[in-house]
Amino acid sequence: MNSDGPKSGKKRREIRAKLVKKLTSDEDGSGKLVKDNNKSLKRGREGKSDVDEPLIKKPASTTPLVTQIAKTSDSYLSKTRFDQFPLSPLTLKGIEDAGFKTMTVVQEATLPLILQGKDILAKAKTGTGKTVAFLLPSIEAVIKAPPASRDNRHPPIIVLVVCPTRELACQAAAEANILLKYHPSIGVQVVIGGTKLPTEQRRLQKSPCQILVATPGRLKDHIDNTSGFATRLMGVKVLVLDEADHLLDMGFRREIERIIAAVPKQRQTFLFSATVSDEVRQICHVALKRDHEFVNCVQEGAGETHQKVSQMYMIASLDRHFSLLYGLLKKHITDNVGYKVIIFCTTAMVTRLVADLLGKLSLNVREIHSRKPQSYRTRVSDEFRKSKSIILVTSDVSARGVDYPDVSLVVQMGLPSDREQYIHRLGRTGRKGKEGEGVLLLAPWEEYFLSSVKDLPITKSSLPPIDHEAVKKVQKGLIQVEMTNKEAAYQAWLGYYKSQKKIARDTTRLVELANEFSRSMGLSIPPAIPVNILGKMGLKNVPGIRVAPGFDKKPAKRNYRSR
Ligand SMILES: Nc1ncnc2c1ncn2[C@@H]1O[C@H](COP(=O)(O)OP(=O)(O)OP(=O)(O)O)[C@@H](O)[C@H]1O
Repeated sequence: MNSDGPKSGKKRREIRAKLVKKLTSDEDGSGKLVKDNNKSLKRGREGKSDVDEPLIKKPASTTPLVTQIAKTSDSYLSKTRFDQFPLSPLTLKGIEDAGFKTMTVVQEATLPLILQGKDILAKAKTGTGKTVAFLLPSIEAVIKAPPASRDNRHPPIIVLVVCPTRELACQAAAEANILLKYHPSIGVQVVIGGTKLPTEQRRLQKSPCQILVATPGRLKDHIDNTSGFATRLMGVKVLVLDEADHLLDMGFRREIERIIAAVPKQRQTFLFSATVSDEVRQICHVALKRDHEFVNCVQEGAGETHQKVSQMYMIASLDRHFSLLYGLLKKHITDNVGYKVIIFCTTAMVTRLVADLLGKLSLNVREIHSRKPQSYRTRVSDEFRKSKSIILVTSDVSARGVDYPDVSLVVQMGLPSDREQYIHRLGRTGRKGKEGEGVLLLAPWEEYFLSSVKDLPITKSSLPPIDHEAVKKVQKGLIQVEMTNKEAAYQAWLGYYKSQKKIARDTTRLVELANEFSRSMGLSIPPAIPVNILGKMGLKNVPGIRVAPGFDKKPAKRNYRSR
């Protein structure tokens, strides 16, 4: 066992990055990370599931929801030490090695309640240590669970953590492995899809684990198709729904219902989120005990974002967006030696276009979106985490939970899907009490979005005078961008804004705006769109649209709204 003393934040991040990489890149995902627990496994108790209960109920007005407002100082760290709580000495050793000195505010607020056996709904700002907050008591629950016998064919899973994305699941599992450094008999595994189901099934069989971190879709697949898996879930004592609101707005409600039905009623449940929507409150009524506590570490309004992150918005016609972005980046790079920028775009294909353009402008740029294979996403994510002087162009797959240190600027191009998404994207900077900057770049007809964030400290920035040199460079760069990227971006752009009710109401206007976007890419004649896609979008015969005849098969692969 290695005991090389307390780790610096950098060292810890490096270890975690390695673990994340390993968790996603291993063919069978097992590697050496998943500890072989066969020696200490025993049959879990057969709990009763709440399968026959109606799962989603309207919030019952009689159900108490105890609200606890935790300290809301701007510092994310509290003065409380971990050893002030009854945590096992080996866990405390792991925490020390991880380099954590005092608890974060959300950890301090939730741990005592969880150790008392309470269910909790916790709301805390982005980047304030929610993962450790639910992992620590989860580890303690495993330690307290009776050891499983060696000959148990279906060793129980004690802790089930559900995360909305593969990246977050791997990140949580990697963080768990850091905290488990001195608990060699406790195993962690991830089931996240991206690999074939049988590969994961073999891994689950070969290296049993007490802590399972999963994305909802793949977890449901295992419940339905993996022999003995449902029995193993009957051992669950702790269920964690991480980024609960995102789980729901990604459309995982049915999967969540199924998961809740598959674990015993007698359990502790934690819901963690940076934002708490009405839907989350509804899930609380199903997932949490009636006497659960709501731990709110966030003041409404301005308190939802970090004071140290300056927020600005710019309103400019679409034809100026690319050159404004370029100017913004050039200035930021000059002013910040070790700059690290994230640019959020509306869809995967617009992301690819912007990344392509910035590459042509000789900026050090990487891209992440749903159209890239998982192994590529993991590699780029790892590189961005470790690097300085780098720009990541991404879709919303990187909006939530992903922990990149030292991001100096977040740019959001075009309409964020809603207020919550704006807050989560902005939350990629200003993590762990650091400073940061956020810029939202909108067209005049997108200005209505600002009413949903008017309580946040976001101020209008005047537009810089037109930099003709920059404009010329951008135009040249756009000429070099591949035509297929422009075509796909145009189609994706239309798909995205078609889903925005306010804009899509008038389809003729929508197409006019799309054609404006086309011109901003240097295409005076907009790309033609396959007739079947137009049919799906409800845009057939809209003036201004160009139809690609006899193109029915090929574009079926193109999901015009994918992130
Ligand atoms: N007590 C602590 N002291 C110092 N650093 C900590 C502590 N607890 C967690 N961290 C570190 O803080 C960083 C942010 O934590 P984490 O990613 O869990 O934030 P989060 O609140 O889940 O953010 P998001 O809402 O964006 O998902 C991580 O690098 C984590 O290792």
